[in-house]
Order: sequence, then structure tokens, then C-alpha cells
Amino acid sequence: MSASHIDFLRILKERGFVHQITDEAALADQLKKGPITAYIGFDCTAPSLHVGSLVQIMMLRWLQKTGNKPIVLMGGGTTRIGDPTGRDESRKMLTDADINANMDGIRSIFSQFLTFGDTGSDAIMVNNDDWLSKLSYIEMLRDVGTHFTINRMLTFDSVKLRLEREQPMTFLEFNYMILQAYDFMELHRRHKCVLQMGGSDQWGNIVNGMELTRRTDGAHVIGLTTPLVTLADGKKMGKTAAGAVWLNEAQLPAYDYWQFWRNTQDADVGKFLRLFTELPMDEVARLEALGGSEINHAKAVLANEATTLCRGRAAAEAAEATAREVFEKGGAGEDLPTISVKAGTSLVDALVGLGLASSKGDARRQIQQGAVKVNNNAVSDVDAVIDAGTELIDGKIKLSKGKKNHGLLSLEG
Ligand SMILES: Nc1ncnc2c1ncn2[C@@H]1O[C@H](COP(=O)(O)OP(=O)(O)OP(=O)(O)O)[C@@H](O)[C@H]1O
Ligand SMILES: N[C@@H](Cc1ccc(O)cc1)C(=O)O
Repeated sequence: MSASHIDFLRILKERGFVHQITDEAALADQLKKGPITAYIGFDCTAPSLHVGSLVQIMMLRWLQKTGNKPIVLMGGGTTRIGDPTGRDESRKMLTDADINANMDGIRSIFSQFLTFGDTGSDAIMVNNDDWLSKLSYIEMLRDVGTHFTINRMLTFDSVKLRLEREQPMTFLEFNYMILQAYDFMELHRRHKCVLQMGGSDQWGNIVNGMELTRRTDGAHVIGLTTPLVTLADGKKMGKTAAGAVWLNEAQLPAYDYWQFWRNTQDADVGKFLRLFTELPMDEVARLEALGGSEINHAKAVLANEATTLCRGRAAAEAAEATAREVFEKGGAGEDLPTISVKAGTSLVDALVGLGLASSKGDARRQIQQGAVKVNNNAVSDVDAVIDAGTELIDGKIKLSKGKKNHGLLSLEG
């Protein structure tokens, strides 16, 4: 039986999406009355979103799967201001061209996760630049500014923490929460949107929107935040030591995306299966309970499911086949990151070029520690070079760092 709109809240709770709800009873009540419309906003600060924002995307997907209506808000306007939330310093000002290019990249992700259209539970995408850029200053101050007191604005973490650390906050940034608040009011007016969701860092911005909508329109809208998902080592999901785990193929090839999930630490497997796959809860419980080396099966299922959702089934299958080839048969695997190099290139440069080392110093250290292999053979010479004499596997040279990180070199000329 497919889920109905009323199941949305239960599903979010049992799969670990809920951190705080401003008024859970009101949300349950709204759902009892019929399908609801809810939104999540994404600023266009990079050409892709990353696995941290995937938590939010999955919520919009569940919203739609249960027959409710998702609004994806592109922050074309708010990106011009820059959300100060959780940041010690002002963001770099982006040009309109940068913002538009980033928006194109981010937009393309959503068609993979949601069905867009004009009726029922079809998702819609809006850009807050459409209304924010039309606001006139004096009118805005009179209509909206009167509903915010500086006293209260200073109590929100996004402002308070910056001031406590004695870091400057520009007047531009100080206005950010008002503009995000305006969005909620506007989406309530335009689309009867009653719920805004986001990561727990967005709480202040969301609450301000509820407050503004109540004061201007007398409407009771609701906020829901997710935990900020961290990896088992305590790091916030999104940006890892090796860089962000991007959702777009152009920023991160499918094989690396698959590998990220396949390398999940044991303690995270259950949590990630709940958040990032749609497997039924009993199947998640079964996989989560696997012990010893069987947990690797659960990780492969996680990698396949998560990669299928984001990149499609064919990409997931190709990545899995490559991984099997590389790990089980010791072959080269077609899907690995590949660069072409000239004969005589140093092993150190090749490791950096493939992203297997973060710097030449790091590459030398890795070699000295015995972590580097060329064609599955350990190399300890930091001055080793790649040349025509280097053996080829399937026409390529395979470099490995540790057991899990591999790349291919093809020789130029
Ligand atoms: N690790 C995470 N877990 C859950 N939600 C997250 C995580 N990282 C980001 N989000 C949420 O995803 C949404 C979009 O966030 P955004 O793209 O601004 O990510 P960010 O990493 O915070 O970006 P930036 O570094 O530019 O501030 C927000 O609602 C944010 O709270
Ligand atoms: N402030 C949010 C993005 C956002 C922008 C506008 C909104 O109306 C809602 C959310 C973030 O940084 O992730």
C-alpha cells in the first residue's frame, strides 16, 4: 500500500529526520485535514549541493512520495546577501553571473529526486530573487521592519555568536534573517505553504518567518528542523578532508560518490540507510544488524541505493562493477578517476594530480609510510617516476593509496 499524506510526519520521525518542530500538534492537525505544501530553501553558494543538503532533499522527496507538495526555493536573492548562520566571517560576495551558474548546477540535481509539474503533489521551483529584488527600501522598512526588534534579532545565534567572538557583522548580513522570513510569508501567500524545513542551523531564520507571517497575515505556519548529520568521527557531513561530497557528476564522478557510501563507518550504516535510502524499515533493521564482515554487504546496499537515487541505476551498477574489479580481482576498472601524464612524471606529481595526496609533501609521506602502490606493488622510493618502462594493466597504470583509494594514469604520446 502506498503511503498517504498523513504518514509524512511518522516517516520523518522513524527515519531520524526530526530534530525540532515548532508545533508538532499543529503539523499533525494540518496533515489530518489534507495534503500540505512545504518548502526548503537552498542558497546558490556553490555549483552543486553536497551530501549534507541531501538530508533536506530526501525530506522533500518523502513529502512528495506521501502526496504532499514540495517547493524548492532557489535563493537567487538571498545568495546576494549571504547567510551569516554558523560562520565566523562574512561570505565572499558572489557576482550575479556566479550565482546564476551555481543555480543551474543546483537545479539539475532536483529533477533526479522530485517530479516537477503544475498539479497535485507535483513539485515547484521558485527563485526568491523574483520578489526580493522588487522590494523598495522605505516600504520594506515600514511593512516588515516594524515587526522585528533589534533586541530580539541580537538573540539569534547567527548574530549573537559573531558578536560574542567580536567578529564584525555587516549590516548587509544582519538583514539576512529578515529576507528569509519574508520568503516564508510570501510562499504562504502565493502557495499556501504552511511548513518550512531545514537543518537545525536554520532554526532562527525559520522562526522569524513564522513570526512575520503571524504578525502580517495572522496565519499559523510551522517550522521543522533536522539534526545536522555528522559522520561517526564527529565531522559535519558535507565537507570531508578530501573536499565536499558533491551531488553533481561534474563535481564528483559516480564512482567516487559510490565509494563515499561504501566506505561508511560501521556505526553510521543504520543511520545512513534510514536517511539516504528508501528501503523499508524492517529491511534497514536487518541490514543494520549484520555483524563482522557481513556489514560490508549492508554498505554495498547503501552505496547502490544512494547512488541510484542521485545518479541513476546504470551509474550505480557501473560503480559497483568497477569496485569489484579493483578490489576483488586487482584489475584496473574503467570507472576510476583517470588523468593522462607525460613519461617522466614523478610519482609524487601523479599522486597529487589524481587527488590521492593533498600536496607533494603529503605524497612523499604516504610513499615513505608504505601506503602507495603502483599496479598493486608497494613503492618506497619517493623519487620514483612514471615512464614508458612502467608496466600497463589494460593500457593504464594503476596508483593506489591505502586499500581504498585508486586512480589511473594513461601515458601521453
Ligand atoms: N550535515 C548536514 N546535515 C543536515 N542538514 C545539512 C547539513 N549540511 C547542510 N545542511 C542543510 O542543508 C541546507 C542547505 O545548506 P547549504 O547548502 O547552505 O549547506 P552548508 O554546508 O551549510 O553551506 P555553506 O557552507 O555554504 O554554508 C540547509 O537547510 C542546511 O541546514
Ligand atoms: N539560509 C538557507 C537557505 C535559504 C534561503 C532562503 C530561504 O527562504 C530559505 C532558506 C541556507 O543557508 O541554507
